[in-house]
This record gives sequence, structure tokens and C-alpha cells, in this order.
Amino acid sequence: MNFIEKLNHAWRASDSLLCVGLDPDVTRFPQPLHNLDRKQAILEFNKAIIDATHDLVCAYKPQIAYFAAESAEAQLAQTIAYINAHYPHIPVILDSKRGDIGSTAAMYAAEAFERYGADALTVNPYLGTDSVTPFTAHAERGVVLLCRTSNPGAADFQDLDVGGMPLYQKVAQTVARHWNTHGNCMLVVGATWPEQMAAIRKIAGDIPFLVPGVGAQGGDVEALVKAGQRPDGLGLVINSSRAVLYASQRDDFAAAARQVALETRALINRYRARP
Ligand SMILES: O=c1ccn([C@@H]2O[C@H](COP(=O)(O)O)[C@@H](O)[C@H]2O)c(=O)[nH]1
Repeated sequence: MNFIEKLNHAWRASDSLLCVGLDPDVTRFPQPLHNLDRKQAILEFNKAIIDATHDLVCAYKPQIAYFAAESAEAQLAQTIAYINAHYPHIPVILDSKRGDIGSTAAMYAAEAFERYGADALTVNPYLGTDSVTPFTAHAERGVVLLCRTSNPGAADFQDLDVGGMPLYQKVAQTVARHWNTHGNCMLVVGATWPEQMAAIRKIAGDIPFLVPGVGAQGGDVEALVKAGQRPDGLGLVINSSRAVLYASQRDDFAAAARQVALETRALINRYRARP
């Protein structure tokens, strides 16, 4: 099963567009994990979160920086292996925002898909077509291209006019017309930009969006679902990291994470089309 097929299956099986982001910050870990070695704590924390939320999500999104900063690459590999072993139907999107000349991009693709066993990764399109091809050539895996990021500074460059349209729309158009030949592309579209999301949906057709920015960043769930969903009520992978992971810093952290995930899924589903 390729990445898009796996995602389609996961959306339906979980009745969920929610993705839980795995951004393990040891300084925010609950008290019971403080006795462990930092790297071991990262793995145990992730496993507890995954076990508590697996039936509520359509994907997991580990963010590589949280592991690399702790020299915990082995724990990143073990976290993805844990998902693949225990919940093999759930896609894993490695958030690494890679992008470089083709020869190096090929190594970044190997890092994500072979070293870590991710189903998809995030890619920065700034270097252009030849930098993206080494990723999209892995036709069975997903390539999630930054289009309209969730942060306030997104407007600095992404709004610049490039021949009659803003840059973020040009990225969406390029992906839809030229880079999605294997049907394995997605776009990152921040929850904090519903107006722009609606414009991107018109350009991108059925291409799924990875949507960070709900929860800690304050994105409006109703506005984003209405702006970005496809007519089939799918097409969105809505990520929440800190709001789920750090719902409690006590013994009940996994149950609290589950409760926030349940509530977020329900809120998203309230606004989904049900054709
Ligand atoms: O435009 C983007 C692209 C990626 N991210 C990443 O998503 C999560 C968001 O975390 P929250 O705690 O839910 O705010 C994080 O890993 C970012 O690196 C993004 O926020 N915006």
C-alpha cells in the first residue's frame, strides 16, 4: 500500500483528521519520567502518548529537531519502529523540512524513508524542481511541501508577488501541475491562514494538506476545516503537538493527552462534510 492509500485508509478507519505531533521536550515531561535518562524518557513518553491516542488519529508527525537536539536519533528510529510494529496502519510523517541540491536531497530521502522508516517527510521547495525530484521519485512514499506555513512570518516571502500571484500560490500550482506526477505529494498549509487555505484548495484540487497550527498556535478549527476540506470531508491532516502532549505534567499525562485528542477530533468532525 502506498502512502496516499495508507492515509486514505487511516482517515476512514479512525474517523479522524487529527494528527498528533511528537515533539518531545524533556523540560515539559511529567514527573514520573524525571528519574529516567533523558533519551530513555523521550522514548517512554512517546510510547505512552502513542498508546493513548492511536485509535483517534490518522497520522503521527515526529519533529526531528526535538530528537536531534538531545542526540536522540536512535529514539526517533525506535519511536517510528514502535508505531510501525504496533499500529502499522497509521502513517508516520517525519517533519524534517529537508531541501538541498539533488545529490544531497537523495541522502535526505534515504534518511527519512530507509534510516527512519517514515511513510512521508516534509520538504522545503525553495531550491526548486531538481531538489524535489529525489524525494518524489520514491513513488510509494509521501512528500509534504511547505506551501503556506503557520507562523506569523509566513507572509514575509510567501505573499510576494511572483508574476501575478503570491509565492505560496505559485508553490501550490507547481506541485499540482508538475511535481505530483506520482500522486504522492501533500502541501503544508497552516491552520492560522484559512483565507489562504481556501485559495490553495482551489488551485490544488484533491491534494491533501498537512495543517499545523491548531492548539498551541491558536488556529480556528471551524474556519480551517471549512476552508480546506475536500467535498468528501477528507483531505486534511490536522496536526496538534504541544496541546496534546503537555495537557498534564502529572501521572495522568497520557490520559490527559487522550482527552485533548478526543476533544480535538470531535471539534474537527463537527465541521466536516459527511457526503
Ligand atoms: O508551518 C508549519 C510547519 C510545521 N510546523 C510544525 O508543526 C508542529 C506544531 O506544533 P504545535 O505544538 O501544535 O504548535 C511543530 O512540530 C512545528 O515544527 C508548524 O508549526 N508550522
